Amino acid sequence: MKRKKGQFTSSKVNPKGRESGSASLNGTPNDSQLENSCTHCDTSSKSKPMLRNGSAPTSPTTSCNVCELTWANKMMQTKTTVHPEKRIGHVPGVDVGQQFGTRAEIVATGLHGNWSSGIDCMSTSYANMDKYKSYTYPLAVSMVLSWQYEDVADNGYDVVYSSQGGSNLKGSLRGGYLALKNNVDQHVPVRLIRSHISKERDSMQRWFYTYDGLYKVVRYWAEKCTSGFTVFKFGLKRLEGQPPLTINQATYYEGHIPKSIAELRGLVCEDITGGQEAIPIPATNLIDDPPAPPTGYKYVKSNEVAENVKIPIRVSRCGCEGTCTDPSICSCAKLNGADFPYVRTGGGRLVEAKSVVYECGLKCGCKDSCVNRTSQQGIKYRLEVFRTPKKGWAVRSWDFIPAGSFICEYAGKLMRTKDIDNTIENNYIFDIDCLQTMNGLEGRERRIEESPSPVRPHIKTNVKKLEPEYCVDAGPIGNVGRFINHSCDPNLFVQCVLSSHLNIKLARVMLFAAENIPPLQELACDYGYPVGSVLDADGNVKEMACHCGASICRGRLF
Ligand SMILES: C[S@@+](CC[C@H](N)C(=O)[O-])C[C@H]1O[C@@H](n2cnc3c(N)ncnc32)[C@H](O)[C@@H]1O
Repeated sequence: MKRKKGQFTSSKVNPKGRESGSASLNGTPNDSQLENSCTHCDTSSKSKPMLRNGSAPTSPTTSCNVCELTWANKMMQTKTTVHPEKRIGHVPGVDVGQQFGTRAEIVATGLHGNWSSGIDCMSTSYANMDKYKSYTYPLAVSMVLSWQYEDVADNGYDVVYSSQGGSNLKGSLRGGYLALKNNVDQHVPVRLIRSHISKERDSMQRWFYTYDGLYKVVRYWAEKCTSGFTVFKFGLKRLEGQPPLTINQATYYEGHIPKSIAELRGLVCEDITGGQEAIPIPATNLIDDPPAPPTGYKYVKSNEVAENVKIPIRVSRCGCEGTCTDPSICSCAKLNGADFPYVRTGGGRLVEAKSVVYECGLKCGCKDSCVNRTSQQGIKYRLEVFRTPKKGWAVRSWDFIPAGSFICEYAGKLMRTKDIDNTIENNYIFDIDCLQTMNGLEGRERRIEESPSPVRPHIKTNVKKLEPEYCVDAGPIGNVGRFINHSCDPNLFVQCVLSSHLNIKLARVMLFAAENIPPLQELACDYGYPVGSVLDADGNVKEMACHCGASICRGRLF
């Protein structure tokens, strides 16, 4: 079945993994039977329990006999826990529960008790136990929802789950499907785990799972599916009172997110900024022996201006107070085409890449916290500079970064391009190139072939027609931006920003997130070199192999 835009890509758990549909004996009941029962179970004969939210229960004492206690017992009995190093699903913003890497891990942690089946059940043996005898078994405790079957529909809150095939069902429900029917009849909800496929930059596909809360199994029916078989279908509805679903934000990361600099492996510098940035930026090196920190430059937070470069002063100002809110009044919004370039969400996010972003300037009436000063407010994510085997230093974030977020400026020495010392190789020169961005494809798109490179070594390119007048040289002095590498499938984009003056030739070079970026993923932008554009001193085309690792890597940086 085709999925609607905005939903997850379909997932393909090994079909064998869902074949049996049989109930399993998982978890032994806890002796401390609860007198209270569950609103989730919706049975009036039972007294009122506490309504849990969608996150993993921590104590069985607040849980329902059937829909919570069993699961909580399993959690307590399990001997294996997911080591943080191995925990690889992540849903930012709202904690929707445990996040897992493999089916084995969701079984190991007890969230789902059956390795081979997508439906985990309490079997008929529970009927012999006093505290569970009022139920008809099997009863489904949890189910893993994937997209291997046709005729499955899922809009997040309402799910239609289909039994597989049909020939083996012989008109009656068995195993997990019988359990789901019993859930319907007895108003017992089931835990829903969704499997997702990761969109990895290295083109490897990996699975991860999110626990998405309790769903009521509202009905079941038999239906002829598109392959001609009759299948049983189950309609599920997410119970109210749980945290909002965030599956559309589920992202994948691998590795352990450090809680503090002290626990970093290979730490070679606690803060490369020397206290200049509001958030320290540590450097780690697990590659070199002996490990060494980045050297050969001085950290500067913002541009130092060469003596022969005169920065104009902007006389125009907006008359807003506090924060600019009304684009019909704010003159800075008007410069941006009658609207603000940023939305307030998440501390300011760029709505779309633009030729130039006009922020409020020194003389504007608004405060420093105005949303139209987003890039002036500095780095807000916990960045780390780390050593790579083939690309030298690189940058990553410990935090999830939403698309459109400001990452950092590309800061160094603001100088005239003609003053670059051609006798020294310099891999840190960034041409200030608003004109190119304007003539090109609105920044977010890959730069057009014939354009000059935005970052280039200190070697002349064979493209001269748009030679920018000014550049930022982050070689001898620079900020964290100088460590950001090139990727042929970048997660950052370059945005020229003007605030204290309006000369586009001297715009500041800012880096923004082009997409939602999971923690620990290397931050990289497209340097935009047309292949063959870099020449050596003798005029021969110079080549540099690209090690970005993207599936669409062009193979060469230039
Ligand atoms: C602005 S610096 C980036 C930081 C640099 N890796 C460092 O160690 O300081 C640009 C240089 O990094 C290296 N580099 C960046 N991206 C690369 C890539 N995808 N593949 C290979 N080398 C890369 C190249 O040496 C390039 O000239």
